[in-house]
Amino acid sequence: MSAYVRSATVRFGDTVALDGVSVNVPSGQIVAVVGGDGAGKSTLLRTLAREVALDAGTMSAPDKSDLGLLPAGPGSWAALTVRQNLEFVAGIYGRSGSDATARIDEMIARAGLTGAADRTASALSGGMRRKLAAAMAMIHRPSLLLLDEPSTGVDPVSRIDLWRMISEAAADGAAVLMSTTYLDEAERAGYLVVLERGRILAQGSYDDVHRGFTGTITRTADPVRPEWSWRRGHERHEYWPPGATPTNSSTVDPDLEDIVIALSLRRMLSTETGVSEVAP
Ligand SMILES: Nc1ncnc2c1ncn2[C@@H]1O[C@H](COP(=O)(O)OP(=O)(O)OP(=O)(O)O)[C@@H](O)[C@H]1O
Repeated sequence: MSAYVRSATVRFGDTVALDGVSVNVPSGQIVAVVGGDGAGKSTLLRTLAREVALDAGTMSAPDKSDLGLLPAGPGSWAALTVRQNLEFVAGIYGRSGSDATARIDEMIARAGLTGAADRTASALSGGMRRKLAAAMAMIHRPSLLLLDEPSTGVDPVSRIDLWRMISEAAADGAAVLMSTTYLDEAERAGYLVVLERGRILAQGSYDDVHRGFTGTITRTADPVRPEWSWRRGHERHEYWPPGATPTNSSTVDPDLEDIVIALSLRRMLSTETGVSEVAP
């Protein structure tokens, strides 16, 4: 079963956390939502999890018994062992007996936690704990999986385990919506949603987002317009709007990080402070 929000708006007092957002999450697909702090990523996930109500727009999602949520917090009980955490969640979903035990063993193995099954969650590393939380969200094979920054604080090796778990859930038919701040990782998702202060700046496959990006990015030690530049490694990248002729150094093929930063700057500087996008 797929899930969607259409023209979704969510307000918290004066803050518009989602502002007319439309996103489809088809079954079998991994949709990655990216964006900076406060972009609205958690609110989008929590809306589909029915934890946050829409102020306007519509949504469709399976009911709570058929969705799995990995929240932004720890996502497991510190005093319970890995196995007890999984048994507890399986019990909440009415799973027991040998099928449940087999599923728990399977998820412990998929999470690379076989050797840690009897350790309390409090004794796990941050990355192991995140994998446990992901396994807990998936234990009942939900048709919608909502993962809020599953890989934050997870080392590169454990991130491979996590991605395998997420890919397997999608291959089993789950619709997966995950948020991430790791843009290199987001490029691996089949579909991307770039959020910035509650609005969608771009969405589509990585190729769509890349192709749809208009403007030029240059690599420079000395940006002509510093407010339109950002640090990348030892150098700076600078954004030039469509039609502008960059007056400094070489053009780069933008990656997702460049595109997200350029789109965010474009929105922030041109729509909110009135700074002209037009190059000198
Ligand atoms: N319960 C709440 N009460 C008041 N404001 C909230 C609440 N939840 C979110 N917000 C505000 O809504 C906006 C979007 O927050 P959200 O947590 O969805 O962003 P995010 O992209 O997940 O950011 P982060 O990565 O920092 O968690 C922010 O300005 C945030 O302060």
